[in-house]
This record gives sequence, structure tokens and C-alpha cells, in this order.
Amino acid sequence: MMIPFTKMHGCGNDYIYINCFENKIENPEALSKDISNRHFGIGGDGIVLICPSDVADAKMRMFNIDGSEGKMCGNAIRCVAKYVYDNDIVRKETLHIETLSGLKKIELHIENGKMKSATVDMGQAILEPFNIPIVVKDQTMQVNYPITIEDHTYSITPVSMGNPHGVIFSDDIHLLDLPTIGPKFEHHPMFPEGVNTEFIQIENRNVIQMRVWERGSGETLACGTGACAAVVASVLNGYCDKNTDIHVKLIGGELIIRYTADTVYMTGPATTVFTGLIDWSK
Ligand SMILES: N[C@H](CCC[C@H](N)C(=O)O)C(=O)O
Repeated sequence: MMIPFTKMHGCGNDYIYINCFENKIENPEALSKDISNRHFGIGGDGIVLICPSDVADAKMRMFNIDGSEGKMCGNAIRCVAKYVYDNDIVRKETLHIETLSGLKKIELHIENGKMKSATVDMGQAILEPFNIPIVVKDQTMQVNYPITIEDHTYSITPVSMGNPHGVIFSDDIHLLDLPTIGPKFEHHPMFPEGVNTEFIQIENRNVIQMRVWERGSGETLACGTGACAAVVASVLNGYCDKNTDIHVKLIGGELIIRYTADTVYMTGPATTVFTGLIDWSK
């Protein structure tokens, strides 16, 4: 079957977007595994289905490279907003998008009739161990919990932004061997549903640097939910402040995160790269 797709990215976190207002995808898990491959497929960090919703302007489903479904994706939700706006599916500057972790409200920033960037109300950070989920004895919030990987004990701050994250602070994140240590965090028994791991270097109270190892996709150039989790963990650790714009410098770009009493706001760009047609059946 011929499947039309659009390649888009947010800060270099690239997915293959499929318009499911017009196309029906029977087996998104297998499709994601095949076409995300950078040598034998289109190439991407996974696929995102843009679907009709009964309760919002659109519904998003995202699948990692390994075919697993993620409950939320910060970079993808901005691209979904851009897709529905730029393609005249929903021409509104405030959108609601349904995800597996609930409805999210998005304010679009428009230039010359196209969406350039957006601010997403990402919802509250979840810190209770049972809801992240993490396996620990004490069911209260955990900050800098010890976790041993390859004979080295790290301090991890677990945060859910609708999907599980673990945040680690380091003096030089560029020296870390993520392909070796990343999978060990991802599959550690402390995280029964796996984890996206963020490695953070503090520049100052308003600027942090981040690398990420994503559950199901490996190292990506950016992670929106991860940047939110990183700022929440930085506030919990006393490195940054609430109600302040924190610039998160990722390998592929920059996101601005604001952690307030009620929610976490994420502002960042969304870019369309190309459209195409792929012949795929399974
Ligand atoms: N890159 C995404 C997150 C994908 C999360 C996915 N890897 C999972 O939770 O399984 C973001 O911008 O928020």
C-alpha cells in the first residue's frame, strides 16, 4: 500500500508523520520499525499518527523505533499542531490535542500564515513513585536516588511528564558514552516500564545543557518531555527556579521550559522537512 508521509522535526527529534484523517494504518508498530530505519527506510526517531479525535482538535499516537508506543512526546505534539494548522485541517491558533497521557493545550505562534513555534501546556509533573512508575521502598518523591550502572553509582531524579524520565546531573555530559550506559538505565529493574534518561549539565540558573537516551529509540537530538523533566529535577535540586524561563540547550536546538505551581510550559520550534510516498505492506 502507498502511504503518504511528512518528515518533520522539533529540535532535530525527527519523526515520520502520517495523516490518519485520510489514511488508515493497521500495524503502526511494524511500520515504525521498518520505515524509521535510517539505512533501509525513510529514517527517523519513530512515527507519529495524526488522527481525528472525539474530544479534541486532533489525536496523536507516537511509536518509537522499536515499535513501542510512547504515551506523550513534546517535540511531536508541536509538529502535530503545525501539521493540522499549515494543512488547513484545523486552522485555529489555540489547539487541543489528545494524547495517551491526556489532553494538551497548545498556543501556536504564526508567521506568514504558517506555524513557526508553539507553547504547550504539558500538564503537571508526576513525582509519586507509583505513578512514574519506579520500584522503590518509600512511596514519597525521590530526589537523587542511587542507581548503579556498570560499577558506577549515579544519583537519579525520577519524573513523569506523562512518560517516565530519570534525570542525572553531570559535570561534562559530552564525555558520557550514552550508547553503552543508556540501555542499562532504560532496562534497569527500577523502571518497570523503561525510562527516558536525561543527562544534564548546569550552565547557570537559567541555562542547562542536555543529552538524552530515549526509551525505544536510543540517543535523539532532543526530547521535549525530557527537557520538562530536566527542569523539574533542576528545580528540585536547587539549581534553577520555578516561574522562570529556563533555556534547555539540546544537541539539535533549544527549548524554553517554565515550571509553575500548576503545570509545565514548553516553548519550541517545529519544522517540516519533506513529504513523500512509501510503498509498504505487512
Ligand atoms: N522525544 C519525545 C519523547 C518520546 C518518548 C518515548 N521515547 C517514550 O516515552 O517511550 C519528546 O520530545 O518528548
